[in-house]
Amino acid sequence: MDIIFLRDYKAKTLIGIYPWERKVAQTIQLDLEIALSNHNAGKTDSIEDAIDYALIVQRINTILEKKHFSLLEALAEHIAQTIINEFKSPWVKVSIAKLGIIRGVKKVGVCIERGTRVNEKTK
Ligand SMILES: Nc1nc2c(c(=O)[nH]1)N=C([C@H](O)[C@@H](O)CO)CN2
Repeated sequence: MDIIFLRDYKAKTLIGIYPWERKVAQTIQLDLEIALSNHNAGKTDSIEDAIDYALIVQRINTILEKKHFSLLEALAEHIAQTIINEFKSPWVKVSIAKLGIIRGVKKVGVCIERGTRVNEKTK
């Protein structure tokens, strides 16, 4: 399975269960793995056969600006469904962490997988 990954993607958004978190934007760190539905991009060298990762970053930035969730779980779910539905990826893994929000903990967050991994060997 071919995968596009984005690591250590940091962005600000309003997120959290407490009233102050509705007013003060926090930095979150995203790590994404996005499966490709076809394996042709390496052969054709054409962006038409790939998922354009720049468009994914643009789309996630819009989500972070416009939508405000209480839970990291809800943001991760929204991002996962957006990538599957709009970019036609068969499988995604979305990790989202808050940085330094809990004393003594460097990062805390969630990691979800959605969709189906396509393994050539088991086809
Ligand atoms: N499972 C979760 N637990 C908590 C979350 C969350 O998003 N998922 N969020 C908070 C607060 O917003 C926290 O980030 C501030 O201390 C607490 N627990």
